[in-house]
Amino acid sequence: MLKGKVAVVTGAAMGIGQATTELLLQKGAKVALLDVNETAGNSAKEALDEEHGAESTLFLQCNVESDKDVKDAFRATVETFGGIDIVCNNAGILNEDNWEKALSTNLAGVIRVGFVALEHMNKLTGGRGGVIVNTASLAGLMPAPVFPVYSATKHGVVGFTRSMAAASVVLGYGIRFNALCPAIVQTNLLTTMEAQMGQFSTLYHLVEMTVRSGVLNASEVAEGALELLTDETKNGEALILKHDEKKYMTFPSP
Ligand SMILES: NC(=O)C1=CN([C@@H]2O[C@H](COP(=O)(O)OP(=O)(O)OC[C@H]3O[C@@H](n4cnc5c(N)ncnc54)[C@H](O)[C@@H]3O)[C@@H](O)[C@H]2O)C=CC1
Ligand SMILES: CCCCCC(=O)/C=C/[C@H]1[C@H](O)CC(=O)[C@@H]1CCCCCCC(=O)O
Repeated sequence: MLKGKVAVVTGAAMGIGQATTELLLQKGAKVALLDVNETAGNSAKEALDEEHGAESTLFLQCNVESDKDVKDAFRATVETFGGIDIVCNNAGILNEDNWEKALSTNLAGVIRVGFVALEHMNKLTGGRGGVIVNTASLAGLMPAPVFPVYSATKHGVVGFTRSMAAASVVLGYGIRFNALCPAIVQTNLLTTMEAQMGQFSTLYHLVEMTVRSGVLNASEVAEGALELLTDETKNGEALILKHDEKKYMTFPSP
């Protein structure tokens, strides 16, 4: 289904990014794994090499907070694989104490990666076009008293995604932009959630209540990403994933 396509996945060393990378490889794409964690990134690549061959992937250490890292990683991907068709703009953290870092990673990072991706993919400037899926969260569509800063960053990701989708149509970039909005997923982010909630950790029992009703696994989220990547009718959409439900957000018009 994705034979001949080249994908970039940020935050690819663990969790949702790792599961998405695996699924893209299964579907025939070549994948550049970008992650700030070099040890985890190298192990993720090694594990994939056995099944998919070393030449199907590239691990590039990249902090999405750094312009230089992101530009270098995209350039290296194009040099290795010849172009870029798919970007999973997925790296993100929870950190209510160091809220400026959360903003810098989750929102500025997604915008930075989106703009560098545009330089390479924009049909108007010689790119092949393609599709970008930004990982937001259900907390980007509803209030989350348990982590207000995280929720603000994810609302920003949804707004940026929808606006870029509209810009792409008006300006003719040939790129679709969609947002993935999962509820709680069983990953490292969940394991470390209470510690990262800072002053809101007194509300952790609300997270526990939500978790008791069921959580997603990373592979289910990867399947959602694949839908947004491959369904060419989807642009400017926010796909909500819960452990027991999948639906597209209907946004009110102003
Ligand atoms: N786990 C959950 O409940 C949910 C997670 N999400 C979002 O999904 C995305 C992935 O999260 P998970 O897989 O759960 O987390 P995770 O913690 O398992 O994996 C995140 C990956 O991103 C990398 N990363 C962190 N900061 C980075 C940076 N500055 N530059 C490059 N890489 C960086 C980490 O090294 C790690 O490999 C995040 O954007 C998160 O906000 C959305 C909804 C639910
Ligand atoms: C299974 C998801 C149900 C979502 C609806 C709901 O009951 C929301 C509850 C919030 C409660 O205040 C405590 C929470 O944790 C809920 C917000 C969950 C937002 C999902 C964010 C997941 C993430 O990005 O890590």
